Amino acid sequence: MASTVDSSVSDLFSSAPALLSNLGILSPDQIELAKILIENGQTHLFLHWPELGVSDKEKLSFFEQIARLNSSYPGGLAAYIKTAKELLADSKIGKNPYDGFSPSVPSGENLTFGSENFIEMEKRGVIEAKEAAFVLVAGGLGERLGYNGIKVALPRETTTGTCFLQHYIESILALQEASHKVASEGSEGDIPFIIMTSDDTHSRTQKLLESNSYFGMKPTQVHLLKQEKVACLDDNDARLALDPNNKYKIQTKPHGHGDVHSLLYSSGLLDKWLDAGLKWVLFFQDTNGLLFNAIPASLGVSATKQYHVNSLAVPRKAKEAIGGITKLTHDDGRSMVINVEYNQLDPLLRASGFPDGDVNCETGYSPFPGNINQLILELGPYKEELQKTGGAIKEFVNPKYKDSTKTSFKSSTRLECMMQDYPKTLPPTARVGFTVMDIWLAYAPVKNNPEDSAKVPKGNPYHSATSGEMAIYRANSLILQKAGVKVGEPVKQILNGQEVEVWPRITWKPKWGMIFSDIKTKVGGNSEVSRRSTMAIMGRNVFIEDLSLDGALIVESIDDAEVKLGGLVKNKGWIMENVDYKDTSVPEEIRIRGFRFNKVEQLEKKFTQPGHFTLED
Ligand SMILES: O=c1ccn([C@@H]2O[C@H](COP(=O)(O)OP(=O)(O)O[C@H]3OC[C@@H](O)[C@H](O)[C@H]3O)[C@@H](O)[C@H]2O)c(=O)[nH]1
Ligand SMILES: [Mg+2]
Repeated sequence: MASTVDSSVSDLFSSAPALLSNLGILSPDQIELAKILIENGQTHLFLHWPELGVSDKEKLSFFEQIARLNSSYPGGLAAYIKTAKELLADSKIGKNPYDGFSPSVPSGENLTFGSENFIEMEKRGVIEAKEAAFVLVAGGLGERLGYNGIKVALPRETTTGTCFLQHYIESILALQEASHKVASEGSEGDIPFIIMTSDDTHSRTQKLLESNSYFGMKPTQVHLLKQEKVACLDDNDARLALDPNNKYKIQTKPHGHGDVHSLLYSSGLLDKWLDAGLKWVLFFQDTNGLLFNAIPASLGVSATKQYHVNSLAVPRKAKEAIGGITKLTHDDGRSMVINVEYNQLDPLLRASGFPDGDVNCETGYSPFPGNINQLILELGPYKEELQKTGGAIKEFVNPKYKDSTKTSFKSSTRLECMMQDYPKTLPPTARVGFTVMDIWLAYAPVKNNPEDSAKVPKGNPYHSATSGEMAIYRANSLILQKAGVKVGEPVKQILNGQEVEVWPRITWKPKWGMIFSDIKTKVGGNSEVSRRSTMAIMGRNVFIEDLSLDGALIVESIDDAEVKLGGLVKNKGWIMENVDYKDTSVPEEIRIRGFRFNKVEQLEKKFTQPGHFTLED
């Protein structure tokens, strides 16, 4: 066999005789891949290979995987292994990734819900929205939550049961419509919606969309981009890890949400969007049910301040698992405003003159605003930057060492990257800013399982399915309150071991009210909603006027029906019953919340004909 291969190749492969003896089954492309592996210290992958004719199919499928790993990484496997060696060496000597930089608290835009500035920014944001594209990163497994399905299929709240994905789509559609309405002329384009998936989430995301007619979006408006996993590493020499169950397979793990940039770049979508006159790309994560409360105003801030990068932030509790937005100033004078991830903030602070590390200041919060990973990028400069980098994002490695010699790992590791690290390569002229909003308005992710949530230090947010749903009722209650409705005060309750505020269960469709000034036009007279009430508004032209609600009211209407909700509505309502998360007789998506509704009695109205209606109709 070896005689058909030129001598430089047989020299190169002399360290891997088992490979050499199998060259006959490999195509020229596969031999090239084999060269890359051998040149980059991966001889061990072939040590166990049997002679030609034995397990040949497995050997070929091994190279199919190698080809995929090589083509899905910018610069290929050689680049991956080279970077891995460098980062692992840095990690071994404990090199501080922020060496030479001193952290300080940056200043950004602060928005208070309902203020004049907030209302102006929201209106501006609606105007800009028709030039926006939305990108949802949803490739993560959600290991901390431990839910069996995909996270975007979870109900955002269980009063209507609307899942996160449906809510996101309906919010984008509502913004699109509102934006077209205020547009002076032309520009009736659809807002593109991109979802980054992975092998863990792709088919289930696709199925969720297809079986629900894309929740009202045009299928052509939605694009799924699947990220590939990257090779795992067994040791400090960046030797690729073989799958413990299949020695013809490299073990792989997710590379992180930073992949979204290279995927967008290589998809060709950015050019298409530029040609279509788009200006903004908005990135967001899988389970923040409050996010769209913050989108219009922050987009308004991006436009007014002409930010190339605008990150959304909320006040952060010390040690909370959200990154801190930090100003980093280098000894040589350069500086940047960037997210420092939650596991790195404390060591960075301790190493640079803050001996107490990540602690709250006199406000009761960390002085560093908390990153909610909602990024608004200006498309033009974004595209230019990606053209230089190919979409590659600065990576990191986080091996768990067996002992202090740092010579071996507890389990294989891999390189990772984060989407919020995008600004790290930007020139100093780039306009990078951030916008801080109220937590109650903007951030309530569902990330933690009930058991871990119950252990969260008192006063820190739970980030659980329970707190995520309660936050929606609280936000909607507060918004209606600020619009003039008398809303019953919340009660404290313990659900799945977490103390939460339970507000009236108020929820509405995005098209009912995207921005505060719209919502105010839908609310009039003297209205009140008692603390034990449930109210779901599923229609556009529904007006709350002199309503007194004590019980449950569910209203659904078509756009051409104008419905007035008024008068006294009193019934037994929906009662919240405790459910234990360990009670497997209850569906998982319910029991992780710690409660379910006993729908005892409600007034339920559906208006399916055009016209003017009241609750008596
Ligand atoms: O490989 C991946 C990993 C994650 N993701 C997605 O990225 C999003 C965030 O993932 P995680 O929930 O694991 O992120 P984390 O909670 O660890 O931190 C993230 O959110 C909170 C912020 O303060 C942090 O700065 C940010 O990194 C999810 O929507 C997830 O689906 C991917 O799309 N691909
Ligand atoms: Mg994570």
